[in-house]
Amino acid sequence: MIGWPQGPGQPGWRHRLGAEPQAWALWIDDSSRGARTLRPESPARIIGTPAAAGTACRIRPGRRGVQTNSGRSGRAPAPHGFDRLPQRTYVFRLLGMGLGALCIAAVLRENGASPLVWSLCAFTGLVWPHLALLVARSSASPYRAELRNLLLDSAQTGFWVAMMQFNLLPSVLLFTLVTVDKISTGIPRLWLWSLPVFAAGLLLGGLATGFAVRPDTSTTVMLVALPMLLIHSIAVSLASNRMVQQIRQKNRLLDELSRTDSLTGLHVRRHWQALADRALHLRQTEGIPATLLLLDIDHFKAANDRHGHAVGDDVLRAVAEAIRAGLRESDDAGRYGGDEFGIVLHATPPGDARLVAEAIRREIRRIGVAEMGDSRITASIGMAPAHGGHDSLEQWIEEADAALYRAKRGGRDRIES
Ligand SMILES: Nc1nc2c(ncn2[C@@H]2O[C@H](COP(=O)(O)OP(=O)(O)OP(=O)(O)O)[C@@H](O)[C@H]2O)c(=O)[nH]1
Repeated sequence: MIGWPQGPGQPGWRHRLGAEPQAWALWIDDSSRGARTLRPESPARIIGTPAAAGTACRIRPGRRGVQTNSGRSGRAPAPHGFDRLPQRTYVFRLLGMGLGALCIAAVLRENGASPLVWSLCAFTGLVWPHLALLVARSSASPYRAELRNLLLDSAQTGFWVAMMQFNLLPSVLLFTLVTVDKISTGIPRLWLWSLPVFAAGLLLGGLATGFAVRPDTSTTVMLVALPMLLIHSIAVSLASNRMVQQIRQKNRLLDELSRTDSLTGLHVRRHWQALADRALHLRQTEGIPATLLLLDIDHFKAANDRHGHAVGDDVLRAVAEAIRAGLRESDDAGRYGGDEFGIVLHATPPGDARLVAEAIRREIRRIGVAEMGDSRITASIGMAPAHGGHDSLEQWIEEADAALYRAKRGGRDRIES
C-alpha cells in the first residue's frame, strides 16, 4: 500500500505530474467543482478528471488507465498540451486520407485493381479517419491510442505506395504529407519512429504486388493529386499559425504573471528594480528628475502575531491599494520585501514627490481592517531624489533606505528624505 499524500504541503504534493506518466497525483476536489489548480510556486499540476474528493492516485500508463486508492479507474493522462491530440489529428486525417484515397483511386483505376483492393482504398479514405477517432476516444489512454493511429497512418501510406506500384508523384506526395502530419503534432521524433512502420507497410504492399514498379504519373493522376497538396498544406499551415498565436498569448500572460506580485498585484522586486534603473538612467542621461520612495509598514510583525497571517495579508493588500490610489499612471510601485514597498515617481521633483508620499501616508492611516478593531495602520517612508552622484541603483536605494531608517527612528508614521 502506498502512503497517499493528503493535501497541500504534505509529502508528494509538489511532485511533478503531466509530462511523466509515472507520476503521483492528488485529486483535491470533487467533479462538481472540477480540479483546483495548485499553488503558483508549485511546478505540478492536476491532470485528468478528479476521481473522488481527496482521492490520491498513482497514474499508470497502459490500458487500465488511472489506478486510485479507492479502486476506481479513469483515463490515463496525456502529456501537457496533448489532451486533444485525437481531435486535432482527426481533421488532418480526414483531409489527408480522404484526398489521398482519391489520388490512390486514380492510380488504381489506371493499373486495374481487384474489388478487394478497391474496398481497402475505401476503408483508408472513408472509414479509417472515423474509426481512428472512435478507437482513441474509447481508449483508456487516448493519447497512446492516437500515437498508434498515427503510426498506422504511416503503415497504410507505405502499403498504398507499393500498391500504386511506386507511381512517382502520388507516392512522394503521400509520403511527404504523412511525415508532415507527424512533425506538426509536435511529438518529438514521432516522424522518425514512423519511418520503419512506413517501410513495413511498403513491404506488405510490395509482397502483394510482387514489387511491381510503374513510376510514370499520368496527367489525370497529377490533376487529382494537386488538390491534396494544396488543401492539406494550407490546413497544416493554418493550424501551425493558430498554435503560434496561442503560444504568443500564453507567453504574454506568463510574462505578466512573472512581473506581478500575486498578493498585492504590484510589480515584483526584480521588475520594479529594472523600472527604477531605467528612471535613474533617464535622470543621468537626459536630466529627467525622479524620486524614489521606500515604504515600510510600522510594527507589522506585531499585527501579524496578534491577528494572524491572513489578516497580515489583508493589511498588505490594503496598503498596496492605498499606494496605487496615491500614484499616477506613470509611476511604478513594487513589493520590495515582506512589508516593504518601493515606489518610483517618474519626472517628479522632490517637492512634488513629498506631496505624493504624504498623500499615500494619509491614505494608509485611513485603512480599516475589521479584525484589527481600532488599531491604526501606519507606514514610514524614506525619500531619495535621484541626483548626479548616484552611480548605481543600489546607491539610490541605499539613500532611500537610510531615510526610511531615520523615519523609523524618528517615531514612525512619517516621511524623511
Ligand atoms: N502576513 C504576511 N506577513 C509577512 C509577509 N512577508 C513578511 N511578513 C512578515 O512581516 C514582518 C516584517 O516585520 P519587520 O519589518 O521586520 O518589522 P515590523 O514589525 O514591521 O517593525 P518595523 O518595521 O520596525 O516597524 C515579519 O513578521 C514577517 O514575517 C507576507 O507575505 N504576509
